Amino acid sequence: MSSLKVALLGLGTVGKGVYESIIQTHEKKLTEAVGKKVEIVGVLVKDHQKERGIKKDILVTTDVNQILKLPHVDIVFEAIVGIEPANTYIRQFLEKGSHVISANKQLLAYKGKELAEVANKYNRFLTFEAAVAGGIPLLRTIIQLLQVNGITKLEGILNGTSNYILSKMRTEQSNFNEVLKEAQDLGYAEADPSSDVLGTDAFYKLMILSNLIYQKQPNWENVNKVGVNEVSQADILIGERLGFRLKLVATLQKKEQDVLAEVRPVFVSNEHPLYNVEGVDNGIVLNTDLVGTLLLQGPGAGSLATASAMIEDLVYISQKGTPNIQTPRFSYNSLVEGKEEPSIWLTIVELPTDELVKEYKQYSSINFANKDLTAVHQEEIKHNDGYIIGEILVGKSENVERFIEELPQKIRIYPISPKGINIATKNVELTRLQTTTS
Ligand SMILES: NC(=O)C1=CN([C@@H]2O[C@H](COP(=O)(O)OP(=O)(O)OC[C@H]3O[C@@H](n4cnc5c(N)ncnc54)[C@H](OP(=O)(O)O)[C@@H]3O)[C@@H](O)[C@H]2O)C=CC1
Ligand SMILES: N[C@@H](CC=O)C(=O)O
Repeated sequence: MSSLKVALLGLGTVGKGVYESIIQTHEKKLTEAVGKKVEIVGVLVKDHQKERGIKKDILVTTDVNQILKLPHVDIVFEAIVGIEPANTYIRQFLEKGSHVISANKQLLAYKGKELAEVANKYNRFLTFEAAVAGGIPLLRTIIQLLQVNGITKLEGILNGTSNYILSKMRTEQSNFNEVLKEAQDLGYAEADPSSDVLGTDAFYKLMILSNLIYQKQPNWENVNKVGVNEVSQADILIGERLGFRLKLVATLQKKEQDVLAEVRPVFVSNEHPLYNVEGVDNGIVLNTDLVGTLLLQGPGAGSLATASAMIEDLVYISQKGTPNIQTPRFSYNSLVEGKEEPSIWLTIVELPTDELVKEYKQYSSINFANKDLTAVHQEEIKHNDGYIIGEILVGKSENVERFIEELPQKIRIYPISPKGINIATKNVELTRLQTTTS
């Protein structure tokens, strides 16, 4: 029986998961699905000294030319880090006639369109299900199963590490840096974890989705990108009191000819589909004009979850044979705008003394009125020898920004997702305001 020959570029968290799935855990099923044995013929790494525990007959090298020189490689898995040399390698393998499966979101956010053109030119597949939302079958759902549905808005938790951190800070009152270290040990975080906690990783994924859904990206400089690095235990505590959970939410929406995108921590209530997306899970809410609202949820990072997406790409490519590059995604051209939603905010300030609490309250209530903001609800907690005050405000974002600038205290501000805002007891007033502003 002939075999399907594959090479792995990178044998870290992701590459190892792919290796083990092919060689060990899913060998039999994969052979059945593909119709022949999948044979790993080469592995590219950076450091030749590391002990890999790889089968002796597989070429392991630090020189990509050794793999390029192999007589035939059907499919290449790219799971290295950063734009270069991955970009060059992918081009070389596509030109040589290999299909490519990549998990590299940074590269795909920057160069995805160009690389897709190279793949089209050589009539090869370039697939990257693993690059967005780890193991969740999201991209092919959008490409294949939502062809006629116009996507009016996408809201997603797209970074497993941040979600893991926020979940643990809430459920176990864990310290930010300790949970980040855990996420690194579990293989969730990037080689440079600042990309996870500053929102950059979620941003790259959002830009890939923008290319896919709207066939263009917004100007990167216009995208507001805030990570979870400044979130404090106090924010999570106030949110919980009010029935909200803090999530790093990436949003994508079309407005006239523009694509609006944002990544930032947002409070969601228990009626929001992302409320129960916890731990390393990602969740993507797709609002569409035909099926309605969909939630896709599952593991967003880690060795096996990511390997799963790459292995399923392999099966897809091998079953499909050649790409049908002439078929566009139909709904590219049938974009529908989502409706504008009211701006509701939660401001949080930490104050050490009774005196400062009093001062803040006087100052802020005058300022709310001046800045055309309505304070709907105030929550005050005595905590760790001080006070935390949370205010739910309704008003335009520029007014909120002006308000914060003028306050003497350091204040943190988060949007509250208007979806499902009418949480039980305290927010009768808020519901009324929501109805009048929308
Ligand atoms: N971890 C995850 O959950 C997910 C990661 N990704 C993406 O997958 C890719 C890989 O991530 P991950 O496995 O976590 O990263 P790791 O750091 O664990 O592994 C990277 C691998 O790539 C190799 N490598 C790095 N640079 C080069 C180079 N210049 N030439 C040859 N080999 C190189 C390393 O070699 P050596 O072993 O010698 O150091 C290592 O084997 C990244 O793009 C990441 O963003 C995507 C989805 C999920
Ligand atoms: N570091 C990423 C890995 C998957 O893309 C994450 O935490 O989501």
